[in-house]
Amino acid sequence: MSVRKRGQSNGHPNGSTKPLQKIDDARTDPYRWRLRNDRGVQTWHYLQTDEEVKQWPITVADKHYLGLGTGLPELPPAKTPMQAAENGLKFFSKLQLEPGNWACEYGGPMFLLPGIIVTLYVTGMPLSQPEQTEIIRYIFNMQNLGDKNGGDGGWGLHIEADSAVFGTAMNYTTLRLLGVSPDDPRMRKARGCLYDLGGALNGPHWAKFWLSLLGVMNWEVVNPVPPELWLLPDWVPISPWRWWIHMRQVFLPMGFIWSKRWVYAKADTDPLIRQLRQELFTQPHDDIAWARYRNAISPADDYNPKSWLLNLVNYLLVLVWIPYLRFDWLVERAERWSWKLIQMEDANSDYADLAPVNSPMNMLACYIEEGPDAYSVRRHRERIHDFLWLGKDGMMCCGTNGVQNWDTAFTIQAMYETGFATRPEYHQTLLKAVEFLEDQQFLEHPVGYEQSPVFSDPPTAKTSPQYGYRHVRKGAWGFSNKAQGYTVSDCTAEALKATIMVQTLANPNDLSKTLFPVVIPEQRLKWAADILLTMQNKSGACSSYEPTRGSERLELLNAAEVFGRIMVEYDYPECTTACVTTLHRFNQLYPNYRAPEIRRFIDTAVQWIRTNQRADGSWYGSWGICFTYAGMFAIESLATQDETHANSERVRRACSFFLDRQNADGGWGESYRSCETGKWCPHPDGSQVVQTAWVVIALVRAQSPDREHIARAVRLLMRRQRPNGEWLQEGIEGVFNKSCMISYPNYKFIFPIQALGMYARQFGDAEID
Ligand SMILES: CC(C)=CCC[C@@H](C)[C@H]1CC[C@@]2(C)C3=C(CC[C@]12C)[C@@]1(C)CC[C@H](O)C(C)(C)[C@@H]1CC3
Repeated sequence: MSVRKRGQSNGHPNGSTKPLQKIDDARTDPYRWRLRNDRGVQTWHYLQTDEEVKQWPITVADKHYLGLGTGLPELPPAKTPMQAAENGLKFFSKLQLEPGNWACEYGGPMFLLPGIIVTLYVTGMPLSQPEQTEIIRYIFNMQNLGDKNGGDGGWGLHIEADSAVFGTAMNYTTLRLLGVSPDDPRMRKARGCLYDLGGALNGPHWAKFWLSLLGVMNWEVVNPVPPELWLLPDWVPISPWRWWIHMRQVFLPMGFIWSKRWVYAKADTDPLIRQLRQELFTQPHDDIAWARYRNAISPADDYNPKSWLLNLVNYLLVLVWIPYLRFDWLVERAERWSWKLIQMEDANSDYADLAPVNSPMNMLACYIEEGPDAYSVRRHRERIHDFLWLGKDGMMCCGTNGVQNWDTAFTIQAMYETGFATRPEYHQTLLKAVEFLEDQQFLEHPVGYEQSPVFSDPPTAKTSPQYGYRHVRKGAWGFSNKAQGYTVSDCTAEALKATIMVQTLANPNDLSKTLFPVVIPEQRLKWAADILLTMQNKSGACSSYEPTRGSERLELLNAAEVFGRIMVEYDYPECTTACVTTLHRFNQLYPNYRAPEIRRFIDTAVQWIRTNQRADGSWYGSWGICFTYAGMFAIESLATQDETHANSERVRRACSFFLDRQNADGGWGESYRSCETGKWCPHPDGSQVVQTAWVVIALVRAQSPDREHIARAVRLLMRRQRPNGEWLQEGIEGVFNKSCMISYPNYKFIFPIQALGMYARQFGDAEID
């Protein structure tokens, strides 16, 4: 391997606009890294020999991700919005990958790599040296140093967050497990930050879980994660099958491991673990009365304090249940059933699993149950690579195993909305993109659904333990790829919408014919619509992976401390809009297919969108930051009912909400603090390209007459465009669970292109100075 010393990459961490101080750090040779994309399964490879480098040339996309400069040419300067949109598309289309999709560094959360590295450490299955080198580089690059977030040397929950114990203790531990010396000045600084926050004992539940199984903490410090809950009958209102899928799928392996109080076998003899026992705490390790710190948490981590009820439950579990009532036969049954459910999750996703939190936990559960040589463990170990991404700041863990379907569906829609879809020079790009979606659609339900008592065709939202309480999926799309295998309401909707858009485009030379061949046949489009029809809540709205299965009161049992609104599925304007607008379009194409149900779906969903609007005209967004994101969607829903600025007071209020917050430079900028606080918070760095584009799209869809305001925003988008057509990374764009931000780097291409094109089509493509 060629590891060379070099100045640190000179960019900013993805999502942050603050430059970092220069640090001399070991790194690998960026020109030797390649992204492999095997039908949407994306992995990075470090080429060892010059021969390999010759055989596998670096691509424009690789160079773009690695921050090496794409070398793409300067384009004729754009004078009109449509020319700017086209320049943007010219650049972005060069980043399309061989299977037809787009990819990106899907970063932000700072608690994902630690879970992976701890798991690989305790199972003795380390990553390769180049990967380790790049992970070290990434974590240091994300450290709050210099003028980044106070520069205290710690890490936050996500890359733009202030330091807290979760991020600091876990990333410090990760660096140590990867061989970084505790005497490195950045490590000293990190320890100082950790001690100021009270040390690792002040970490949230998940930190205590990981550090206990590593043998640095003691299991007594971990609040109970009883797998017995899985034995509750399904009708019980708190049964885990009713929880939001991410929570129950993390709770599952966590409960299995907690139940066994499993600890890394060599913890007591491994010098590194013994050192960590000294480094992570403010008091001597041997003196710590672990049980006293179960509820200790630093204010910096305590975004969502535990409820009185949960505290009471924990108290009873620890003092009564565990010592007196946790009979062996019950434990045995709970662990057996959990293990079965873990196996179902692994089988349904070919060991990719739902996300990189439960994936390493499931790997560890397999290791505990089946030993290091089992196929399950080896397959998990391979799958870990699907989450790792090499960017200009080093190697990180993505929030999912990619953004394949999601970004591809939006790119297709942007090409359609701007009119580029009918231009011959983009025919190939578009066709490949739809072919990718075709390849990624799920064509089978979860294993076991068809043999279960709840089977029906068309399917319903009913579920059953027989197949792990999953939602149906035949005809659906997931967020990332087919391997991962989970239906998401809006991912299905946006992919279906994109497909219908392309397949219904008329041939400009012969309007009786379509421009594109049928890539996804009618039957499969109908399956997708069937899935959407299973996704509606009683309220009329849609959630993310499944309709809501439990009461919001379950939030009283939210034990994670660092996240809000995680226990059940909620109603989201974004997901609702995706389903409404897609079913609307589907109904135009197939007016006889399940028409009364679709009509009812749309009516109740749009009615929910109306009632979900706040008095100030805004909608709260849960997956993008924040009011600018949700407003764009909600207005799109209303537009399907021809509700516009001219005829709807509601739409006028939504437009005023935006216009009142336009910056002097013509753009909009909203901070992630909006998501945390539920109140509009301006972005500290001013206007943001992505949010400006979202608002332009919203105002155009609303048919706002305030042309001059919109033109000013369009000018800003044009000014920020580089001569090669690209836009540069600005602040972070996405969010989940109210408190954790996540990057969507392709949004800076997709939405400005769409906004510029939509503006030009609505108001004319006059020159803009
Ligand atoms: C707390 C835990 C388990 C953390 C792991 C991270 C996941 C929970 C996050 C990472 C990416 C994430 C934000 C995502 C979503 C849910 C939660 C995810 C999977 C969904 C699918 C929900 C619906 C949204 O409209 C949208 C499609 C944008 C996102 C995509 C990413």
